[in-house]
Amino acid sequence: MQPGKFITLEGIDGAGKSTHLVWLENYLMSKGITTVTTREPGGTPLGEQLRALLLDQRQTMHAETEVLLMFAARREHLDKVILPTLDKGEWVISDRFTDASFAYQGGGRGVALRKLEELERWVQGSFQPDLTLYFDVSVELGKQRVQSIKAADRFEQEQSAFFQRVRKAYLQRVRQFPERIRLIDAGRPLAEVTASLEAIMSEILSERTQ
Ligand SMILES: Nc1ncnc2c1ncn2[C@@H]1O[C@H](COP(=O)(O)OP(=O)(O)OP(=O)(O)O)[C@@H](O)[C@H]1O
Ligand SMILES: Cc1cn([C@H]2C[C@H](O)[C@@H](COP(=O)(O)O)O2)c(=O)[nH]c1=O
Repeated sequence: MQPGKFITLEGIDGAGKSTHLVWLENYLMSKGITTVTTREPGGTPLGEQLRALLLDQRQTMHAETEVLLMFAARREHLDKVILPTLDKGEWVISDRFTDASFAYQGGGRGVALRKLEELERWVQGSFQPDLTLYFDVSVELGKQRVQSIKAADRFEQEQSAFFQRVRKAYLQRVRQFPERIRLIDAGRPLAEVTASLEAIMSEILSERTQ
């Protein structure tokens, strides 16, 4: 049995992750690969309850409470969904994972890097995604896209300066982990972004068959 792969999609709100998650699921299915799609925070019954608290506009919380809830949801997600699925040889595609905690809580809220690294080690050990697709858009474009589809949640209502810091932290992660994280310029028309994603996936699949 070939081992399953863990692919994560990252980017600021409105970058196009959810749109491409659906595309990716269909693409992998067309190649005969069984996938489970999921998201963070969330992906389990408890994780979805934590998500509702974390995204609720009326909820106030300390930045470190926010981090702890993100990692609590992640612990559950790993235990109930991610690791069992990979063990069966299936692939997992997740709309966000730990890079989001480094970008939003680290970059956006200013939580200390060493605290995030400690939680990462505690919750994941050395486990990391096999591939992370980072969809890069300007803060202005991300905001425009989100505003056109739904009311803002607790994160989406943040000011542009917050998202500038989040984007900067994501770009820092791209530089820090070039083997794992692939940057896609998601400010282009949809068909062009999808074509870039298809090129990356075709490369990954050809490595797998070699
Ligand atoms: N390249 C693109 N060009 C134009 N519109 C796009 C593009 N990518 C996504 N969109 C549109 O932008 C909106 C937001 O996209 P999507 O929901 O996929 O973003 P997201 O990254 O998942 O956002 P969030 O993190 O807030 O859930 C959708 O209406 C989607 O159709
Ligand atoms: C995993 C994770 C997520 N977030 C934030 C990022 C987004 O604003 C929301 C999730 O909403 P989406 O529409 O599903 O993208 O949660 C975060 O701040 N930290 C995290 O670790």
